[in-house]
Amino acid sequence: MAAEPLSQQEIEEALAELPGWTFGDDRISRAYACEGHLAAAAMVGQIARVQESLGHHADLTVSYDKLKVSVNTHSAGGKVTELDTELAHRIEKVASEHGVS
Ligand SMILES: C[C@H](O)[C@H](O)[C@H]1CNC2=NC(N)=NC(=O)C2=N1
Repeated sequence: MAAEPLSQQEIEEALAELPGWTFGDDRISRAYACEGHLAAAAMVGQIARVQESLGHHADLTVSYDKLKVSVNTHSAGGKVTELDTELAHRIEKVASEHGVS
């Protein structure tokens, strides 16, 4: 079944469970401060594995020791869906495994 866009209220409820994540421009996003560039790159590798297993992919931007993650669902017209909030939870797990908050 195709993912449906979440309502504004559903997005707010989902973000209440995702501290640090924000909604804007039809995407949910978060920035992580890593220990250094290699730590940020290592986190990208782990997130990439999670994304491949889910078949859903965030935009990942590394700027030295910062990693920005931003996602929406292309197949839902570029809106936020449950696929995005599920991926955000999985990325949070990776971050906590890497000691990044
Ligand atoms: C076939 C494949 O699963 C789809 O193209 C996936 C790939 N990754 C994706 N990632 C995101 N963010 N949105 C999508 O709609 C999407 N579609």
